[in-house]
Amino acid sequence: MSARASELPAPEAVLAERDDRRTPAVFLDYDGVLTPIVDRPSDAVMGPEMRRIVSDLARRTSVCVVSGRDRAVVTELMGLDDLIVAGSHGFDIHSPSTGTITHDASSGFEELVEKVTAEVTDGAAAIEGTLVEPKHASVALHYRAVDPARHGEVSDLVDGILAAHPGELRVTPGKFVHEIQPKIDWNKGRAVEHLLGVLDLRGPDVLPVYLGDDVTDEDAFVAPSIADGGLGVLVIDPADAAARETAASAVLADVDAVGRFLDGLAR
Ligand SMILES: O=P(O)(O)OC[C@H]1O[C@H](O[C@H]2O[C@H](CO)[C@@H](O)[C@H](O)[C@H]2O)[C@H](O)[C@@H](O)[C@@H]1O
Repeated sequence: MSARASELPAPEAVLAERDDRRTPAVFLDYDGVLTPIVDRPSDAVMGPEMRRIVSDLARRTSVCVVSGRDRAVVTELMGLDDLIVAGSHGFDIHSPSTGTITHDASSGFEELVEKVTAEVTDGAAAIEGTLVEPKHASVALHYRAVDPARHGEVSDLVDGILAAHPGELRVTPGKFVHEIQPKIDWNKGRAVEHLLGVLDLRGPDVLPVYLGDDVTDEDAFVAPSIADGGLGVLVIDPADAAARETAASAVLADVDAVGRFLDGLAR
């Protein structure tokens, strides 16, 4: 079910209203949730206070990070290496205690991603301000620093690459980024459902919670465990909330509000 973000309550209010005493299993998106959005992806380093909050929460309950970033990159930006991380939009899942967590879409796309990454890199070289971010299972073409008059060229490049690989790729829009991925039935929502099963977190005493800010996070908000009895939390600037339809059931305004919410969870 979809709602206007500006009409959604805070997650603390949702849990109080439900009188929900279940133990949360927490799934966290990274950019825009654990760190504010910044101009350069490499500058989005998690701050010490959020690091403390996430570490403390992980001592109290299950915490997994589900990011569009490459797994190694998000792990380094967090400065935490003891969390389960599903990188590359949930394709690449790793647990510090058990190693790689495989799933239906774990492999088979490497050659395609390598080829497409090279094509994106070649094409982007002609458009000033673009930034190509290669990942394990996708490639991100950032255009935040591109002159708006040239945004059409960026879209044309993406369309051309899609046309050169009929039926093989999909593109997900993000915040000044085109995420080009293999067209496989896998996403952040599938990753959340998979992790709940693998980690034995299904049951009447568990409250699955997902926090995210971007378009790709909507796949997690509609995942059955989050949408039906769980809690999906959209992080969005109140100034943008009236224009955003979402499947989340609660909202937080920014990274500081995320910190306060996580700090109060599972106590
Ligand atoms: O799923 P996430 O962990 O939220 O990652 C989504 C994408 O985040 C990054 O890009 C976005 O954040 C950057 C830093 O704030 C910003 O400069 C960029 O414009 C945003 O699109 C990351 O670089 C991507 O790989 C992620 O897919």
